[in-house]
Amino acid sequence: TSSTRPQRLLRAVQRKATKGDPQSVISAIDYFCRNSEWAMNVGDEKGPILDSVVCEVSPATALELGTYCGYSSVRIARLLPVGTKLITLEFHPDYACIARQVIQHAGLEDKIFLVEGASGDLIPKMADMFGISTFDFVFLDHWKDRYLPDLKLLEECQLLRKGSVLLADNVICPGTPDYLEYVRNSPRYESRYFQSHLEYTKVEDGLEKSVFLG
Ligand SMILES: O=C(NC/C=C/[C@H]1O[C@@H](Sc2ccncc2)[C@H](O)[C@@H]1O)c1cc([N+](=O)[O-])cc(O)c1O
Ligand SMILES: [Mg+2]
Repeated sequence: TSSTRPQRLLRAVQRKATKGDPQSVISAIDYFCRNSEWAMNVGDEKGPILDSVVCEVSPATALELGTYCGYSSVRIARLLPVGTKLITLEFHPDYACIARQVIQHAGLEDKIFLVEGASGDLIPKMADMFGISTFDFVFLDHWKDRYLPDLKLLEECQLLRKGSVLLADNVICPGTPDYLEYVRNSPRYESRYFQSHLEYTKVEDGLEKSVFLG
């Protein structure tokens, strides 16, 4: 029976990456995507930009929208200090299953809480589910037409505080025009574009970093 691309990506991690070594998991996925099959991971060019923002914010509580195979969950969680956590939301059960195994191979299962469901349903439950009040950092990488509605939901649920940092993938390709217009024109955000390329390609893409001003 045929396998799926996420299953083949997981197999590459299990074969090539060292258990408990997040960097080797990241490298194994990037190698697979460059040499075998493209996959929609933030990748090895935008990834270091994500890393630098995570290090700068050093979040006590972080949220990721769109886990997919867990590549960016591993990138983020490997940089989080002890006692902090990444909550990542994934809609597709098959992707969630793969991501859990990738996260486990990296040895980061104690720092990452993967919740299955739609961000629109789960965001209002975050405070109660995890006993948090606000997120210091949010990485948006799920359905592109959900970036703006979910940002507004985070505002309505008072899950952002003065200084919360949002980092959005794919603001050029595939593109999130309504989100970009909102964060760049709203007086409540200080926004900056990090130009890069679509993962594993020469196509332009980039990350938008937006600081909530309260
Ligand atoms: O479409 C893209 N990403 C959508 C990602 C979606 C991921 O998030 C959930 S949706 C969800 C999760 C949680 N809550 C609600 C929905 C999906 O099951 C998938 O795991 C994309 C596409 C390209 N590309 O080049 O075409 C490049 C990229 O970097 C991309 O991120
Ligand atoms: Mg993406």
